[in-house]
Amino acid sequence: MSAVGNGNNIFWHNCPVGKPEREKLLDQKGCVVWITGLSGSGKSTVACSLSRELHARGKISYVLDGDNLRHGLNKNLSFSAEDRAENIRRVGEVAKLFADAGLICIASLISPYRRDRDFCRELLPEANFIEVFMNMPLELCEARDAKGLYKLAREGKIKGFTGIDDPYEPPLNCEIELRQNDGVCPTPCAMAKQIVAYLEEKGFLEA
Ligand SMILES: Nc1ncnc2c1ncn2[C@@H]1O[C@H](COP(=O)(O)OS(=O)(=O)O)[C@@H](OP(=O)(O)O)[C@H]1O
Ligand SMILES: Nc1ncnc2c1ncn2[C@@H]1O[C@H](COP(=O)(O)OP(=O)(O)O)[C@@H](O)[C@H]1O
Repeated sequence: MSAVGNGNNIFWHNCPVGKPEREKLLDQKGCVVWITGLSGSGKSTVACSLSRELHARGKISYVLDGDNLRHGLNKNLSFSAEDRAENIRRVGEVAKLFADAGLICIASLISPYRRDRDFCRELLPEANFIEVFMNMPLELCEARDAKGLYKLAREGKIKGFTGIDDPYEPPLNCEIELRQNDGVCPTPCAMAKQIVAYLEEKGFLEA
């Protein structure tokens, strides 16, 4: 046992079955695929498509979706900058646990602040945090408006809506950028396959 933390008598207990042992059983490497982008950019759709692609290849993943987590773990959080930071911090910590369990954890959250995403990156060993930027124009996201939230935001009925009257800071050095080609958005399946190709190339789909 070793003492950690800030001197509050907290100790770390090591277990003999660790990440490498679990990864060997699963024949994959645990990591976090962090999908960031505007509301309506297609994060949840790509996350689910990626999970399906991996499942078809016999690889275990788990999706942590921002909207879904706000029904439970994060139900006490608002959309203020402070609460968004706490939202991302919690999900980053949970994602780290899933990756430690040997799973490919797919986190899909707006995560609008660079600093918050970088915090999550720092939680993981280098290269195990794969940031995917859904680089879709606001006009496209707003035209989709699957939940009618952009309309409410434009009418001033929702305050602090990302992209309208709240900031979104695009990544500066993401691992994967998904964007339109000649004004056409690739299919969710094509984008998922692009992420799978990256994971394969980096060796995450084998022990
Ligand atoms: N003010 C405001 N700004 C942005 N989004 C809002 C807001 N109010 C509600 N929603 C809905 O909440 C979903 C985003 O939750 P996240 O946890 O991903 O947001 S964040 O990362 O904490 O910024 C987001 O879901 P997605 O559309 O899937 O991104 C919206 O449905
Ligand atoms: N690649 C795509 N091409 C066309 N429509 C898409 C694509 N990805 C998502 N959509 C549609 O856009 C809307 C928003 O997608 P969603 O995955 O919910 O975005 P987010 O999770 O970023 O809010 C949904 O109606 C979805 O069906």
